[in-house]
Amino acid sequence: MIENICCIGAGYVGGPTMAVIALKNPHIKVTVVDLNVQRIKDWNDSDLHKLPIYEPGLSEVVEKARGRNLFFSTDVDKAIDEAQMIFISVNTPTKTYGVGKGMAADLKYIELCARQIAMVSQTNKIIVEKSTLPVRTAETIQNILDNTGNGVSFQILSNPEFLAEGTAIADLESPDRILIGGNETPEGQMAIQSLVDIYSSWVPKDKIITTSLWSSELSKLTANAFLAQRISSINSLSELCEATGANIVEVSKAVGMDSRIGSKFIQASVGFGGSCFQKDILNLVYISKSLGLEEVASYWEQVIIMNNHQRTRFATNIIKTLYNTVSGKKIAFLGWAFKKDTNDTRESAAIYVADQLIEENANVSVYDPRVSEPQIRYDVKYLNSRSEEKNSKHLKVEPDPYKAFEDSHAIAVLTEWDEFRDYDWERIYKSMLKPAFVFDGRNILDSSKLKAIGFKIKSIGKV
Ligand SMILES: NC(=O)c1ccc[n+]([C@@H]2O[C@H](COP(=O)([O-])OP(=O)(O)OC[C@H]3O[C@@H](n4cnc5c(N)ncnc54)[C@H](O)[C@@H]3O)[C@@H](O)[C@H]2O)c1
Ligand SMILES: O=c1ccn([C@@H]2O[C@H](COP(=O)(O)OP(=O)(O)O[C@H]3O[C@H](CO)[C@@H](O)[C@H](O)[C@H]3O)[C@@H](O)[C@H]2O)c(=O)[nH]1
Repeated sequence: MIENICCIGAGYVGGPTMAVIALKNPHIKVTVVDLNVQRIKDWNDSDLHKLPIYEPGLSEVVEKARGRNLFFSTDVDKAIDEAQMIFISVNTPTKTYGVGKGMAADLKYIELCARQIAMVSQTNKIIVEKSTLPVRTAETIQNILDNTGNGVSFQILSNPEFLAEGTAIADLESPDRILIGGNETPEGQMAIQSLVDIYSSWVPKDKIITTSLWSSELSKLTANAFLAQRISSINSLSELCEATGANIVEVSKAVGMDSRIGSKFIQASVGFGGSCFQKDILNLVYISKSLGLEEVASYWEQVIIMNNHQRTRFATNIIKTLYNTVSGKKIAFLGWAFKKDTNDTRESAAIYVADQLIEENANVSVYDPRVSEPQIRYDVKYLNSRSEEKNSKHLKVEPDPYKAFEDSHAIAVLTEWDEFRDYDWERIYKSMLKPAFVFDGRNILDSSKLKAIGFKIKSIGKV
């Protein structure tokens, strides 16, 4: 029976996932470790507002379990040594160098974990892939463990995480399914069973499915590819709606009512963001190309091409509508996070839209309820499109949204935060230059109400 778990990586997945596992299994000691000293300090902060991740419901879970059977630490070796089961939950970003640059997943952090586990371990352990990985990565991990270890035996499991940010705790508490892949050997099956037991503390048995390692690894990439494909599909049609006078909201509703299609994940937008979709699809494309499956690769690549087009199209539409120049014009951004209810900005459409507008000398003024100013500045700097001096001249971050609107030519909604709907739009209209334009990249505002006030509003997929 498992009594001691360690998780390497205290990020958006490791933190919330282990908090819920600890909450539901009070008899198991769960230690989450990370190399990032500040991150661990924030996880241990007695002020729960300072947790490194904003997720609804997360602080309540941490409050209940932390110090009882949930611990955050930078002592990676000790946690590995003591654990019977080790989750690897480190980042697997797109490679930015060398072979596979811009496409393949960078597995250097995974390999470092495997080597550290091999070096430290003195007892048999179960290693759980929690990170999203290319299919057959378990083989690589097994190789490293078997060839550099101390003669102890390791069982590798794949247990991909399906939580979405903003709803992480709800997703973890009632998941659609728990997927566990493992070896078909008796030892592999025993390892699978020990992980099934942990989830069974709160997840109904029929929602826990077990497969081979390779099916499990590939299912995670497939799920993300399908989800992102739905968004690119609807976004491609949003452009057709704008050209024909059809309305994408009506089209989504009409097609979504077909139970074979379903209504979720067909909301047109300025484009999907987040740390997963783009990275995982590029990875799928790369794997397919590497295996010589050109048609498969280009089929999935189109999902990314369409998403890039949707972001560019949104920015271009702002420029065209503002009489073909935004130079020196103030454009207020509502939202910077890649979706509501998270402080995560990775791959957020807002970054790319801002970059395109700054290139045209616009003055972008950003308000987001959860994203900090240093993060917003870092995101634009990271694209490396121009000098820092120019970026800082053209990018402002406002803690008060009404300050961002003052004397602006246009407002662009980039994130669907609920509070935006309830703003005093009469007051906003008065404070803006006229004509006052609104570009609703999330279709969340009441366009007839705004039109009645006097705004010129442009939504996605609607004329
Ligand atoms: N973010 C999500 O919503 C989500 C959901 C499902 C799956 N995933 C996958 O989970 C994995 C982690 O994603 P994330 O968003 O939590 O990433 P993250 O960047 O938030 O967290 C990863 C953490 O791992 C730490 N780390 C890296 N190497 C380490 C090492 N050798 N030792 C100790 N700590 C180390 C980093 O310091 C970082 O804090 C990725 O593979 C991702 O694709 C993410
Ligand atoms: O109809 C929709 C639904 C989503 N989005 C956008 O798509 C992006 C991704 O949203 P979402 O999938 O809700 O958040 P993530 O946290 O990126 O979660 C995805 O990526 C995770 C990491 O792999 C997976 O675990 C989740 O199952 C998967 O939903 C965001 O920019 C959303 O605004 C749309 O534009 N239209």
